[in-house]
Amino acid sequence: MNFPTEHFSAVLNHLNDGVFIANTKGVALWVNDMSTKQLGIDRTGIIGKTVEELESIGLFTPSVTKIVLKNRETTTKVQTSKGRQYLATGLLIKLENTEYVLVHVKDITETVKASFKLEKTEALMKQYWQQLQEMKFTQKKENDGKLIIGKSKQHTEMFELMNRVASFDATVLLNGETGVGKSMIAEELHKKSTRSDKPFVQINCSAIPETLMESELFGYMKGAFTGSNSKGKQGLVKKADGGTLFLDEIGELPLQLQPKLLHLLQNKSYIPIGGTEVQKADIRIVTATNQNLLEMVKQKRFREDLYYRLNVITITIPSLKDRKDDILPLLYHYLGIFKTKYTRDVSFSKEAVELLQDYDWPGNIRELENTVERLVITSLKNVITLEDLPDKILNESTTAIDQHQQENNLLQLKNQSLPQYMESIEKKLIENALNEHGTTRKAAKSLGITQSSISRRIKKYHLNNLD
Ligand SMILES: Nc1ncnc2c1ncn2[C@@H]1O[C@H](COP(=O)(O)OP(=O)(O)OP(=O)(O)O)[C@@H](O)[C@H]1O
Repeated sequence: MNFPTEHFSAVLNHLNDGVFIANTKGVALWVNDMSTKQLGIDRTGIIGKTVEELESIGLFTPSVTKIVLKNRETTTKVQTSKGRQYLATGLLIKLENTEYVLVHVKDITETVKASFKLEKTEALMKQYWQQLQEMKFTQKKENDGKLIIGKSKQHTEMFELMNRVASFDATVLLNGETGVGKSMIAEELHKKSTRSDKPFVQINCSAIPETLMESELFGYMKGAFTGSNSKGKQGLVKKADGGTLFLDEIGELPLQLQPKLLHLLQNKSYIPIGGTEVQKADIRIVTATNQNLLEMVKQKRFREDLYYRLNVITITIPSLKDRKDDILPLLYHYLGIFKTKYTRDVSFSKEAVELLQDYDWPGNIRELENTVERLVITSLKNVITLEDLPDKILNESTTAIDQHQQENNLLQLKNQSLPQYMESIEKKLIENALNEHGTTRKAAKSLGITQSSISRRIKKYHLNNLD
């Protein structure tokens, strides 16, 4: 039983892929139905045309037939035609001593789209994962109780530097006014370092009497001196082993102790008081100061060699007055904390916020934090208004309070009768114009009234006649 030859073309017309047959001169001889659909043109526009002609009218590019004829080998190319993409495979076939080029064209537009979609989905998943990590990290910080707030350029730059140096074991010196967050950043440096699972030990050099400082830092052996603990005492250097030792207010470290700290930094070792054996110390040292250490070096109040050892990396934490953009987020951050702590439902009035933003905060974030705490506790109503603010903030303010006073003045005027109110406005306008222009003629002109008219009013309101 034979399959009728004439049925072959009908079968090829049922294919979902295009079939394109050309002779060795590149002239199109036969195409199936799908090929006409793919090219968007009927057979009469294809048959008898060379592939160059078809290519030149933009039916496809590049022509696989041309490449097959040139290289005489099977070739596969991605073609584009009418905004869709095709995978075209061309090959030479020989039938009864005549060569033809047969091109099989598969529409891959949807496959490509799907793979793009997959790529996009993968990118999105990556993005979501990162967001999730960030959220987890924020959550962790919140659980730790302290969130580092700041969105200003100055804060961000400082924070980025801190992130960059955190993983290096270098000594870091934190510089900044009191209350800017030096201790907070020191702890963050530790949390982001490779030592994070080891202790973070902090000591404020100004808070410990000079005589006790050495034993606090380095500890002592039993019986080291009269009155000492009979078992001896472990120093903070030992307690910080493997972790970070943060020396706050390093400028206050007694001069006679500075060589011992220098030795510790250089040799990673020390000898406790009354001891004979050298102890190893695997610690990273972070220090902080609000003093000008270089100036102290010049005045011989701080050792120069120690200064350079401590100052390998300096991170300067900007004062709040130099990063005003952080005030608002900090205000609301601490408002939220103290509202919860004292179970008080209070908010800031617009004027109070303006004034708080205007203020210079010499005590920086510590002062802001304390101020918000006091306001939450002491405000009589649910809204913190100008009246609630401390005098030093009210006195320093410029813009917001002036505006508030103007509003108050207006309110006072509103308690007068209409003629009285109009007269006081008239008087004020004339006064301003006289002050600004210096002569009644010019003042009258600026107000759009005659000179005799302004003179009459000057007399009426007992104003100083400048002429
Ligand atoms: N960026 C910040 N976001 C939120 N709170 C902050 C920030 N910086 C500092 N604080 C808070 O301000 C207070 C003072 O910070 P910190 O003690 O770290 O300042 P300091 O510079 O070490 O001060 P000092 O020089 O007096 O030792 C702390 O309660 C701290 O939690």
